[in-house]
Parts: sequence; structure tokens; C-alpha cells
Amino acid sequence: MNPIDYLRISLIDRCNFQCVYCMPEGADLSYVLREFWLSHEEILTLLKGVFIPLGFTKFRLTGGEPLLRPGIVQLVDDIAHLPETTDLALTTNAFKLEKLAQPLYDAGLRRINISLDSLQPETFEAIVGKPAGANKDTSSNHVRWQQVWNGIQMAHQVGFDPLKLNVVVIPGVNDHEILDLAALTVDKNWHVRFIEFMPIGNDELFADKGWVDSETIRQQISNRWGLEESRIRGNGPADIFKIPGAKGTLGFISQMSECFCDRCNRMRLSADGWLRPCLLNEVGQLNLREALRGGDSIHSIRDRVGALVADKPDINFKMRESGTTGAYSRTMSQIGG
Ligand SMILES: Nc1nc2c(ncn2[C@@H]2O[C@H](COP(=O)(O)OP(=O)(O)OP(=O)(O)O)[C@@H](O)[C@H]2O)c(=O)[nH]1
Ligand SMILES: C[S@@+](CC[C@H](N)C(=O)[O-])C[C@H]1O[C@@H](n2cnc3c(N)ncnc32)[C@H](O)[C@@H]1O
Ligand code: SF4
Ligand code: SF4
Repeated sequence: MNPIDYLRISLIDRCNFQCVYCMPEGADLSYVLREFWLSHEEILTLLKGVFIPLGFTKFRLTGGEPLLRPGIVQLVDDIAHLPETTDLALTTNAFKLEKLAQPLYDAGLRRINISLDSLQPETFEAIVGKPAGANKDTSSNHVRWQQVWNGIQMAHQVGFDPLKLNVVVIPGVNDHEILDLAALTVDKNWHVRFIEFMPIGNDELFADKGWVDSETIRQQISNRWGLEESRIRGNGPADIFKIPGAKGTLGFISQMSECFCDRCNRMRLSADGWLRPCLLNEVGQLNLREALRGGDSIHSIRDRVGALVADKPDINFKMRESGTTGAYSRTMSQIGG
């Protein structure tokens, strides 16, 4: 059995963007009350008392937007300095990264994955949605794209390595930019990953236009430059290639066209303390916040999580035929991707 040693920790379900594929306008976004967030101390208690003893050593902080979580730098510092941590990474939209990149690096973070779905400010704006409280006049277009771009440049300057850029490809929205995004890897040691759009969050957009399969994208890139297999440090499901001679790599995350559940190594902890064994299957979730706050001993929580880890191989996306992919009760922003 594949070791389950990677925990994705969602720190917050809120976000300063509202991406069409993740938390579309009009979606029922009932945010978790702050009192239900796992506190900093509760996260550390669960890591030290439950997950690390069960063999988890790789952690990713995500959200919603993790850089909105108060105390993020201290939390990074604490997790990075646990002696058992072998890898700590963060997934962010980079809107607040320009200022935070250096403090996060100083706290011990070395790996960042950044969502960047477009190099064109107008397309970017259409994807990341309306900022809270703004009207449809998007004179702020360039400002938001530019701020994200500045965040990426700063992360590069500060020394984050590998620096990965995540692109969810949506037909008719940003698929015309595949070559431009891939070209970023030629001169820079950046790692662009194309992600197949998953049916969580926006049923309408998904049903309407569907997703672009990785093979089609690879073919397009290969026709332009050629493509060879490659490698890059990471714990995720991406298949890695590179343009011959390029400094960076290209990753393909193909959960719709391929099945990589056999090599699944992870579980997910939501901001309000739900442990979820599979991104695309809602079976088997445990409420660790209630268990902790209800006074359950750390040993009994560890036993229950250990039993879930043992059941994990059977809880996967291969159960799609049994009807688990229809309506998800949580958006991607609530699960953490
Ligand atoms: N179906 C499925 N999709 C996943 C899984 N892990 C990651 N993804 C997809 O890949 C996206 C990007 O993941 P990241 O947050 O960048 O993390 P990662 O790919 O595990 O990161 P690395 O450790 O750098 O390889 C997620 O938001 C999902 O869309 C998984 O276990 N199952
Ligand atoms: C939920 S976000 C949280 C972290 C941060 N806010 C960000 O955008 O990077 C994590 C990842 O989920 C991906 N994602 C969100 N909704 C998705 C969907 N429906 N299909 C595929 N990937 C999705 C995003 O592109 C992002 O890379
Ligand atoms: S993908 Fe990330 S940035 Fe976009 S809405 Fe979801 S959580 Fe926010
Ligand atoms: S769909 Fe579920 S089982 Fe498959 S790789 Fe993703 S999280 Fe793991």
C-alpha cells in the first residue's frame, strides 16, 4: 500500500478572489465562523499528537487563501521547525505574496505553488471574479493581475525553489494561452502545471464546456517545441515533462482523463477541522475539531484517524460510478484543492 504521509491543511475557507471554477458568484458561500476554525494550537496538537505519530511528514498549507489567515508566518515557522517535518509547502493566489514572501521564507518555507490562470489581465479578471464589494467596472483589472505577478517575482527573488504555477484550463476561457504559459518555463526555472478542471464548485461552467485533457495540451506544446519527460521535487500527482533545453518543467494534473488514485499519498484537513480522506469522495470524513473540543483523548483521536488511514485505499475517485461525484457539499475553496 502507498504510504499516506502528506496532509493538506486548509487554514481558512475565505478568499480575496472568487475564481469561476472554485467559488463562483452566486454559489452558496456560507463561511465557517471564525470560532470554528482550528486554532493555531489545535493544528499543532493534531500534528504532534495524531498525524506525525501516524507517519505524516509532508504538509501543505492551503485554503481558501492561506495568506489571509492571521498568524500565517508564525504557523509556518512552527510547522517548519517540527523535527519530523520533511516537506512544508504552500498553495496561494499570490495576491498578498509580495509583502509576505520574505517573512515566509525566513520562517522556513521553501516551496510555493501559485495559481496563475492567465497572463492577460482581462482574462485573469474574468477568471478570478469580482472582488468583494466591487461593482462590475473592472478598472482594477491590471492592478490585481500586476499584484499577483509582483508576488510571483518576489517569491522568485527571495529564493523559493521549486516555484510552481498552477493553471486550471477552461475551454473557451484560457485555453488559448497554453503556449504562452508553457513558454514561461523556457527562460525561467519556473514549473507550470496544467490542471484538468474538476467538477467541484461550478457545475454550470463544468457541464457547459467541460475540461481539456492533458494529452491534448501536451500535444499542442509538443507540436511547437517538442517535449521530454522530466522530474521536479513534489508530492503531488503531476506528470512532469519539459521543453527540450528549458530551465523549468511542465506538469500535468489529469484527474479527469487518467486515474492516479493508486499513488494517492494524502489526506485533507479543513479549516473547521474535518479530516477528508479523498478530494473527490465524501466518504469517511471525521470531525477532529469536535473530537478535540469535546474532550476526546488524543490517543482515541489517533486511533480513529489511524483506522481511516488504513481504509484510505478504498476511498478514492474510482468510486465515481457509485454516484459520489454528483453534488459535492463543499466547494474547492472549502476543501483546499
Ligand atoms: N484529484 C486530485 N487532485 C489533486 C490531488 N492533489 C492535488 N490535486 C490537484 O492539483 C491541484 C494543485 O495542487 P497543489 O496545491 O499545487 O499541490 P500538489 O500538486 O500536491 O503539490 P506538489 O507537492 O508541489 O506536487 C489541486 O488543487 C488539485 O486540483 C489529489 O490528490 N487528487
Ligand atoms: C482551492 S485553491 C487554494 C489555494 C489558493 N487560494 C490558490 O488559488 O492557489 C488550490 C488549488 O485548487 C485549484 N482548483 C480550484 N478549483 C478547482 C477545480 N474545480 N478544478 C481543478 N482545480 C481547482 C486551484 O487552481 C488551486 O491551484
Ligand atoms: S482557486 Fe484559490 S484564489 Fe481562486 S477562489 Fe479558489 S481559493 Fe480563491
Ligand atoms: S481523487 Fe482521491 S484518492 Fe484519487 S488521488 Fe485524489 S485524493 Fe487521492
